[in-house]
This record gives sequence, C-alpha cells and structure tokens, in this order.
Amino acid sequence: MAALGDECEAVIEAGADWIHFDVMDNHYVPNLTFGPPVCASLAKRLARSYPDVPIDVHLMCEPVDDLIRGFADAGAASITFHPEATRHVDRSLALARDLGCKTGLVFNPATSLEWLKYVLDKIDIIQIMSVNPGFGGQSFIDESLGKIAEAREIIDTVVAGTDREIRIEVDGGVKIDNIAQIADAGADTFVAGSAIFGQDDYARIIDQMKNAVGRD
Ligand SMILES: O=C(CO)[C@H](O)[C@H](O)COP(=O)(O)O
Ligand SMILES: [Fe+2]
Repeated sequence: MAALGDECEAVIEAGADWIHFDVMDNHYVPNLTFGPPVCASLAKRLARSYPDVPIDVHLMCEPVDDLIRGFADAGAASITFHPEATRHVDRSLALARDLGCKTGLVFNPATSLEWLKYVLDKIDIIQIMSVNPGFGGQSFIDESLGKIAEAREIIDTVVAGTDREIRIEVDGGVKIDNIAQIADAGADTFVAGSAIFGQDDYARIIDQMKNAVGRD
C-alpha cells in the first residue's frame, strides 16, 4: 500500500491529472487487484496533499452494485463499469450518481455503443477499451479508433448546445506514439499504465503525451 501511494504521488507530481484505479475480480476478467479498502486508504492519503486529483475507479467486476456502494464510500470521484456486468444498467448508473460519483460505461473492443442509447443522460464518461480488459501492457487495438469517432459523433449530436460534459476516456495501450491519433479520433481523456510505470522519468513521458495532444 505504501508503494501504491508513493507511485500515485509520483505520477501526480509528474503531471497526471487523475488516478485510474483498475479493479479486477478474477470473474469478469481473469485477474485480481484491489477492493474498496485499498481505495479508501489511497483516497485518504491523496486528500492530504492532492485533494483535487480524482480517483477514477474502473470496475472490471460482475456484478457491480455492491462494489459501486463500496467504492463510492471509499472516495471514488468516478466509477465506470462494463454494461454486460450488471443486470440493470440504468439502475447501476443511477446508484453511482445517487452516491455522488460521476458515472460511465466501459465498452470492450467487441461491445457495441448501442448500450448508450437510453442512458446517455445518466453518463459522464464513455470509456472505450482499446485492449481486452484484464491486463496492462497490451497493444492498442486499432479498430478502437473508429469506435472513439462514433462516440464523439454521439456526444456532438446529443450534447451540443447543452451545458453537459461527457468525456471520452480511452483505456489500454495508450503510448506516446499513438496518443495524438487517439485524440484526433475524438478522445479527451487518456489512461496510460505501462507507458509511464517502469520508466525512469515520469514527468518527461507525461509532458510528451500532453504535448502530443496539445495540453499543458
Ligand atoms: O483497464 C485496464 C486493463 O484492463 C488498464 O487500465 C489498462 O490496460 C492500462 O494499462 P496499459 O496502459 O499498460 O495498457
Ligand atoms: Fe482501466
């Protein structure tokens, strides 16, 4: 836990705007990570020095409702989940919202954006998986670019002229050499794991990524 906190503080110091917290349950995905108590300790630690940095919880778990309650209580700013992983998508989104979190649906490479059709009003984040969920360090699936563009079109059609903000977050295989293309397709929020962790100089990588998408 100390190492997780240190690493999160190091990437924040290096310029990361959010902490993306991958929750895997060895059921929905074949891997196992952390539960709400680890998130609660991290949130408590970050609140001391970085109160404005949100923890973005990505649930790769099935079912989701109890974990939505647990992570909302643990200090998650946003909670995203996979629509196939809950019986009642609308109810799970409403639950996360009612508990004060931003909400989002996550779309695997082969999952259609059709799920958005009747719940867009309950969504703050459309998260496009550009790898199959369960592991860091995989290669970006190029077909995701078309889906990002499709999500951008949906947002531009539905949200244009309103004061709502829906983000398009891309998760998996985001690197310095593809981030500009991902942004051009319509993404505005980028998850980077292996591109940063394990490198010597986090700030240099994050700067390069931000420069590539025209952000400071
Ligand atoms: O949800 C995930 C995998 O299921 C991760 O967020 C994602 O893979 C990030 O790691 P990397 O940047 O190394 O692909
Ligand atoms: Fe993730």
